[in-house]
Amino acid sequence: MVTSAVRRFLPLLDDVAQDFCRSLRHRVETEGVGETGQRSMTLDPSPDLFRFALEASCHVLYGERIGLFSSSPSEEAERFIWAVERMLATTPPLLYLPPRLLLALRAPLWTQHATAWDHIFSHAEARIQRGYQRLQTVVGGASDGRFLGVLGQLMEAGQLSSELIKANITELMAGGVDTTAVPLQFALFEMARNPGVQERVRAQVLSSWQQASGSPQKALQGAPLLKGTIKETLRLYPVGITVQRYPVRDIVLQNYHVPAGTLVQVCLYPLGRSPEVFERPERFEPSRWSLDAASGGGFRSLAFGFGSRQCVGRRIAENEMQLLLMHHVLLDLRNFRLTVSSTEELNTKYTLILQPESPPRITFTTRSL
Ligand code: HEM
Repeated sequence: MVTSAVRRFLPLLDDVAQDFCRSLRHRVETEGVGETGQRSMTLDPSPDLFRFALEASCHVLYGERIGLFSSSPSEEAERFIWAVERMLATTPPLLYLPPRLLLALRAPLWTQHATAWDHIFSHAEARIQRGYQRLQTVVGGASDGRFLGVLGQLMEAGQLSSELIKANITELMAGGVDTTAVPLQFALFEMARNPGVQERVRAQVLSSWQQASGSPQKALQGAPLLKGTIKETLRLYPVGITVQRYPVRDIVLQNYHVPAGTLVQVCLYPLGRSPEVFERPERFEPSRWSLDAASGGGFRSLAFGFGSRQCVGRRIAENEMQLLLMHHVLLDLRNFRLTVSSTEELNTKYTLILQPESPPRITFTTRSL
């Protein structure tokens, strides 16, 4: 995804990140314990992060907010969140069972999965119809430079049929929710158990923000430790634990002859934790990536894959996660300090994506600067 595209969708992500932080701060201030100005609340942030990722994806893809942070989201928004949750929860077991058998048995798992997808597709369909109407209402049928979301952009370009647009948008929607929500859990946990890192990142973000004249893009550019935090999180907790390829011709890899068509997997989890590749791999150290960039870096960061098949949502995901951390943890006059009661390693499990065995509970404390 090119820089001009990032510039266009960044404000949409920024809106959602700011709203999310406002709503969490309000919750900590009203439901938390402690004195005014230093209220704190301990919670499992995973359901909130899931809603954040869904709201952010919808805003970038459809150019519309769906209102998931409201205290009373619309019935449509609730049904949509149910459908996305069900679709994600029913996918892993279905990967190991033959679809024809499930279909013949009318297995409840299959029915739920299909119902969830039907709902997600009709949600996309409704947005596409609205998108066409919106495009017709703007001058001459063109958006006049305004960004109407990825959907609006695809419709405006007029190169794909509406069926293909629906399929692509829905694929992006499905691929972009828990893939960002879960690393955010890990990132908050690592920041919380590494207060020194948290302070260093915070100091850099504050100074970058002061020079950015309110531009989120400039603020991110001036705070490489934020990007380092995301890279470091994905080094230790890669969402997909392998990247796979089938070579189209015979190749030799480290003296092994690999015939064309053989499944070759790069195992990201052991790669990220190997002392042969990363110095002191057990340490959560975002600054290691600044040094890495200076030395060329090579293929050490492969969480989004590589080449022409690398993750198409990479720039959305990276910016979405950085903006959340920037607003959530680091900015605002009364920002949050994050802590955890135990600094023990998190156990993880792999079900389609790598996630914590049980989500970490994090203490959010508001503080004055
Ligand atoms: C931290 C977040 C994410 C990670 C770590 C991640 C990781 C990956 C990886 C490893 C691949 C395979 C790449 C390869 O084989 O070289 C992939 C593909 C893909 N991702 Fe992501 N992803 C993330 C977020 C997203 C988001 C936000 C979206 C949508 C907006 C998305 C949509 C896709 C799609 C559609 C593909 C298939 C691309 C293709 O086959 O050409 N991903 N992702």
